[in-house]
Amino acid sequence: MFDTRPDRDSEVVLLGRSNVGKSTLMREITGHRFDTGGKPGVTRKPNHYDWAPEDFVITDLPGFGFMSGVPDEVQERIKTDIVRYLEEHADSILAGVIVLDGKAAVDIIDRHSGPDEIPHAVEMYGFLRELGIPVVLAVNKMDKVDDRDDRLNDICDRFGLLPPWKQWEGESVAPIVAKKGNIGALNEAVRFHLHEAKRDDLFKFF
Ligand SMILES: Nc1nc2c(ncn2[C@@H]2O[C@H](COP(=O)(O)OP(=O)(O)OP(=O)(O)O)[C@@H](O)[C@H]2O)c(=O)[nH]1
Repeated sequence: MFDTRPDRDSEVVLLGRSNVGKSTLMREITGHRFDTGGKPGVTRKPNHYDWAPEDFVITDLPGFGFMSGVPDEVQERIKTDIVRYLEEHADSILAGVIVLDGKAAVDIIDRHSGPDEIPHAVEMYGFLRELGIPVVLAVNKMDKVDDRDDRLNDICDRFGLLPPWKQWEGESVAPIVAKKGNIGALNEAVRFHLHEAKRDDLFKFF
């Protein structure tokens, strides 16, 4: 599995639960058409695409969390595969983009937070950070959100990023409307991490 991975070192991985608009975002980034609005959890394997005009490879990882009609053990296997993929390629992954539904994310996270439960998105966030992979929260469907600042502050809070969200703009938090092609904030955040990585490479020589 995953043997189609290109040998490039500016890979950005895209993660998110079903129905957050990952396929819509992929279409915006790559210009390809993807299955959108169909059955949740359509993407089962990592797929690699060019992020034009940037020189990135964007890897679409399978949706985690709720997948309608997919047995638990298959969902667990998919999650294990994602974790393995990230561990194996951590050194060459420039950034992990976790796509969230701006309207639903806080409720979903709160519903799944408890003494024995950690929400998938928060778990993935922590895991990426543990591996040293910078994370961008791409907060999608912002067209459906009225209380923009409050909502983005709450999202920051749930991921352990100190509000106000504005201080994470252009780096860790990118409000977007994938459906309308409004993804400038995400481009900016990913480019920020590219510059950081290049700077780190440079300093290795001193
Ligand atoms: N309002 C709004 N809806 C959006 C936006 N982006 C995507 N959607 C809608 O959200 C639904 C799910 O979008 P998809 O792109 O299929 O979501 P996905 O995350 O790929 O879902 P899976 O295929 O289940 O993994 C579709 O009805 C989209 O039209 C957005 O920015 N705003």
